Amino acid sequence: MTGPNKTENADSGLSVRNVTFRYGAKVALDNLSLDVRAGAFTALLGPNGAGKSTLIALLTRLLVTREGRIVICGHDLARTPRAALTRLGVVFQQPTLDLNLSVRQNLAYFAALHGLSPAQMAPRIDAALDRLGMRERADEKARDLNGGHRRRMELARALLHDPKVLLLDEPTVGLDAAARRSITDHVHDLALQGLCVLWTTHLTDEVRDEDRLLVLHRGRIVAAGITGDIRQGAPLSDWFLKRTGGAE
Ligand SMILES: Nc1ncnc2c1ncn2[C@@H]1O[C@H](COP(=O)(O)OP(=O)(O)OP(=O)(O)O)[C@@H](O)[C@H]1O
Repeated sequence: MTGPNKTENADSGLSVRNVTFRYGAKVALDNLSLDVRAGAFTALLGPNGAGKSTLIALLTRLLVTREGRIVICGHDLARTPRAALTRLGVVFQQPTLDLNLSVRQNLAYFAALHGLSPAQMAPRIDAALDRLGMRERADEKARDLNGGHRRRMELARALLHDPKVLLLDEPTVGLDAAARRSITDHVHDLALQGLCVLWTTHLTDEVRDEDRLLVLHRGRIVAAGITGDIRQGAPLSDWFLKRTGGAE
């Protein structure tokens, strides 16, 4: 699925080619190539320090590099950043909500940033809240929501502008088991509905056998394919520990 030379998903997914990124002398991503398809849940699994957040930062242009190429839905991120970035929805590792605003106000603020008028945003906000089972919480302040509902709200917000590619950087950090399960299920459903999903994690229990799996270790992809095929009958956690040593 993720052979570095395949370009079949160029217009609907995400393609990374030969990307290298350094923090000073430290190489965080080393000639990285990968593809993420539409209609699939792709897990980017890597231990702490593997380079997951660095990749998300490059995909969202928080960081830039001259080495390599990133294409989002057929748009080159370096040459046509605006066209590329409007197709992205992002849930960052650190929560970015205004806790003093209601759920609906948080979403409206973000919709306005995307240029939606009040008339356009109202139905989209309702649809996004419905999709995440959050409609009845719309007028509560973000501060009063538990961690799981705050994350759901961030997910609803990331979907407001109808992105084609959804990036989630370790989105379950700090959540209890039930909330983790719920958000993982929701995002799998979104992939089934046609979205291109890239989910980064270091937790093997968030990855399902039918998911596409990219294993990142020390800035390189060390395995890529369907999870069930990769683990070959062994528990994924055992396979992963053996392959990566469980640490950087
Ligand atoms: N600002 C920085 N300056 C120097 N080195 C950095 C910086 N940020 C990250 N690194 C290093 O780059 C490598 C990749 O880090 P990155 O945060 O992308 O990994 P990660 O897979 O997201 O890890 P985690 O799961 O801990 O968030 C690590 O070796 C890290 O120590």
